[in-house]
Amino acid sequence: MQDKTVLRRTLRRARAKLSPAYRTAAAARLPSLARALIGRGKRLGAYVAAGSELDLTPLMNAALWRGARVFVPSIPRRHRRLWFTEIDGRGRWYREPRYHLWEYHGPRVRAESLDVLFVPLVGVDAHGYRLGQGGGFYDSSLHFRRHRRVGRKPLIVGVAFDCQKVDAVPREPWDVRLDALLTESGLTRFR
Ligand SMILES: Nc1nc2c(c(=O)[nH]1)N(C=O)[C@@H](CNc1ccc(C(=O)N[C@@H](CCC(=O)O)C(=O)O)cc1)CN2
Ligand SMILES: Nc1ncnc2c1ncn2[C@@H]1O[C@H](COP(=O)(O)OP(=O)(O)OP(=O)(O)O)[C@@H](O)[C@H]1O
Repeated sequence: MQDKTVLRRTLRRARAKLSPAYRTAAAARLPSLARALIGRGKRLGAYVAAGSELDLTPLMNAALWRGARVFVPSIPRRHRRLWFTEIDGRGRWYREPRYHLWEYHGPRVRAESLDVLFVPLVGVDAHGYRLGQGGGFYDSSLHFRRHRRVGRKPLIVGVAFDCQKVDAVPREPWDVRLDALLTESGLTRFR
């Protein structure tokens, strides 16, 4: 547990050191790198970046422009399974009181009904293990994917800067592996 706290701090610091110009350029590259995943009719789970996280706004814009449907997470009142709300212009934005993240109010679905889920992370290793912010929200929301079957939705795609890659992330019994990783240098599949 101590490991994880130290690793989170180190990686958050590295991420926070990236210049504004670097972050903007990185975010702008994501739509073309993820092009194959964001086509018309796709149901995409994204996130509203906070702090030094990689900004998904350009990716969400490109996806909406191409006719995909974009959903953002909202933290449940109880337990840890996230809801996902479609940004459809009929709802409204608000700040979630606990973590001050932006969320969208409207009809919501679970991760199971998405085609692709872009997941924020603090650290990631070469096997697709992910270190999150410690809330356990994504692991709980994706628990149904623990016993992976090929072709089972959604495709779980971690999103991070290259500087968030590490040799090994501490593994927990409840960890759900990523299917792919999207960084400013490309989209890679884990096997
Ligand atoms: N942009 C974004 N939205 C997201 C997430 C995320 O990581 N990024 N989440 C992903 O789950 C969920 C929110 N989860 C969160 C979990 C913890 C903290 C947090 O601030 N934690 C404390 C203590 C963490 C620790 O003990 O290390 C902190 O950072 O000070 C914030 C959000 C849903 N929405
Ligand atoms: N499937 C699950 N069922 C019950 N508890 C869970 C589950 N997944 C995670 N948790 C709980 O969540 C807590 C945080 O887990 P962990 O440190 O792995 O989070 P994380 O992966 O960093 O966060 P997140 O998934 O929100 O990005 C753990 O203490 C664990 O008890």
